[in-house]
Amino acid sequence: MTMIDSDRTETTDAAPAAIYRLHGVTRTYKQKERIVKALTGVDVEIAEGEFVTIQGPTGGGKSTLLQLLGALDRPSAGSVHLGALDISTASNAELGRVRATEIGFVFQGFNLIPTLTAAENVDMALEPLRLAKTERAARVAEALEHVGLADRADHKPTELSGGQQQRVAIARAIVKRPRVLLADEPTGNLDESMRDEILTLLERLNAEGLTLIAVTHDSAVARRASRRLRLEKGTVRDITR
Ligand SMILES: Nc1ncnc2c1ncn2[C@@H]1O[C@H](COP(=O)(O)OP(=O)(O)OP(=O)(O)O)[C@@H](O)[C@H]1O
Repeated sequence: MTMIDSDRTETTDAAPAAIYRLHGVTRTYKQKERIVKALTGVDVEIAEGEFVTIQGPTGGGKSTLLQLLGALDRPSAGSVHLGALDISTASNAELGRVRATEIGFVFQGFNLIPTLTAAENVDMALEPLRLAKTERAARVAEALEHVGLADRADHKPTELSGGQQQRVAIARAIVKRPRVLLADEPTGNLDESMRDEILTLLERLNAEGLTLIAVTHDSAVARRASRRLRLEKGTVRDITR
């Protein structure tokens, strides 16, 4: 079983297509009277199927970059292409559509709704897709099975371990069959054994073709990546060895 929709790959060439192309990306914020440059002239391409980590000191621009990749924000200058879509000029409706269909998000704090079961949490991500009820239920069951939690579908988050909660969050992210999974410190709240469990799952999804981009302070995560980027003072360096 695969959760990844490989039909969406844009070329049939042997070299993987770029999923993201960032050119001259600058993002400034206004802090009272001060202008803060969170990103300055970032040029980077990420190929379909890569596992990329983004490391760097606090305030270096990692969250800002992740928000641009996630179509949650637009750059102040430059372009951010996700496939054919330029996020810098796309309408709010287009950004909403791309977030709902093509981008899965995973966060450090899991961000599950405590009053809902695992299945209901996963189902939330399908809300915007307007699928038939039976298709929706099948997709939720498939996603939970894919992360090894078929037997926990009716459990609330408080009845699950941290690692299991993060697996529910990953099921919620992949149930829409996204092109890319963006993760913000996915192992940040987990002890070592749960961290390994989540890393193994993320690696498996990546091996199935899902592009994976993770902001992390955890060198164990970065060691598993195919490409490592470092963001410092708003500029990106490739530190893959
Ligand atoms: N909404 C905002 N308004 C004003 N300034 C912001 C905003 N978001 C980020 N910044 C500033 O932009 C810079 C980059 O912040 P960003 O959060 O992207 O860094 P980071 O690398 O993710 O840091 P951390 O590791 O602490 O999360 C910082 O100087 C920060 O203060």
